[in-house]
Amino acid sequence: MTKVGIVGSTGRMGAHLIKNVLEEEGLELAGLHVFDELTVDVPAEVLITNSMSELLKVCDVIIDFSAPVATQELCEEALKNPTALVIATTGFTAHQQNLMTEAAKEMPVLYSSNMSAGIALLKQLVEQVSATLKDFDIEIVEQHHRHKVDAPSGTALTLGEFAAKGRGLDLDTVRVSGRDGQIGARTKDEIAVMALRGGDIVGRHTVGFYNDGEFLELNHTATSRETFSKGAIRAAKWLVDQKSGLYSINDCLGI
Ligand SMILES: NC(=O)C1=CN([C@@H]2O[C@H](COP(=O)(O)OP(=O)(O)OC[C@H]3O[C@@H](n4cnc5c(N)ncnc54)[C@H](OP(=O)(O)O)[C@@H]3O)[C@@H](O)[C@H]2O)C=CC1
Ligand SMILES: O=C(O)C1=N[C@H](C(=O)O)C[C@H](O)C1
Repeated sequence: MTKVGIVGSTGRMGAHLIKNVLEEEGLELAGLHVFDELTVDVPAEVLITNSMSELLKVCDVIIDFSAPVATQELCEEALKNPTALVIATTGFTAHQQNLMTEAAKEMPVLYSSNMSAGIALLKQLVEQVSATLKDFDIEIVEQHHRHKVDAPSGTALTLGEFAAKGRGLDLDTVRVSGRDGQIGARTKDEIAVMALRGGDIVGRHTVGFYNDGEFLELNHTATSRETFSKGAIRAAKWLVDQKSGLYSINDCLGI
């Protein structure tokens, strides 16, 4: 049995993960990191703790859907007690991202801003289309529920990175995050990444390629959070058998 710990267990994703881990064959729910208070029932033997180090002691793999500061603490503590980490949180600073890279030198770490199989494939398609339709303008729009705190979504930024990569560009230098007022005409290389928020939208990403006379839009819509929790569980089962390194969901899916 693989012992699983969850960071962010009281969140929207945490609720699905607890249920899905308890249902999954070959996995044992060993511990939950709880920042405040747990409101769902779990078996008595599950460790419930606000200490990352205590959680790490009882787990073979940790799945993290939380907040950047919590993931930072997780990586810092995991460097003292290396454990496989599946990281799904988004909205990291450069420092927090570097910390994840450092952790991956000591343990297997799988980081993906989106745990769905559809987005794993879409990243590759976006890079291919970007490289092939070189004259087309690229624009990215994401839509999420009203509670999401980071923008644009981690997935939209990842898709932007793949789009930029297809053209040999760096997203940080070509990204536009808003347009308002007399801003002038669109420049050739810019890639806008725009965020819309409302209602209960689980996650919707559209990468558009626009030219004179035609346009192509690639869209992915997640209709259930179980897509992400089950994707993360598949990743955890795969990751426990890997050596130290930084992996993505594409490595786990073999695509
Ligand atoms: N990669 C993917 O496929 C996906 C990634 N995500 C990402 O996962 C993250 C969580 O999403 P979601 O569940 O909707 O968010 P929620 O806000 O519902 O949950 C966040 C969780 O993190 C906990 N938390 C917040 N701050 C801290 C802290 N300082 N220390 C410890 N725990 C903390 C919260 O605890 P408390 O309740 O006590 O505040 C809560 O359990 C987001 O970054 C989101 O973008 C979401 C879906 C898919
Ligand atoms: O916060 C969410 O809900 C989601 N976050 C991820 C992101 O920021 O890309 C993935 C998914 O779209 C849902």
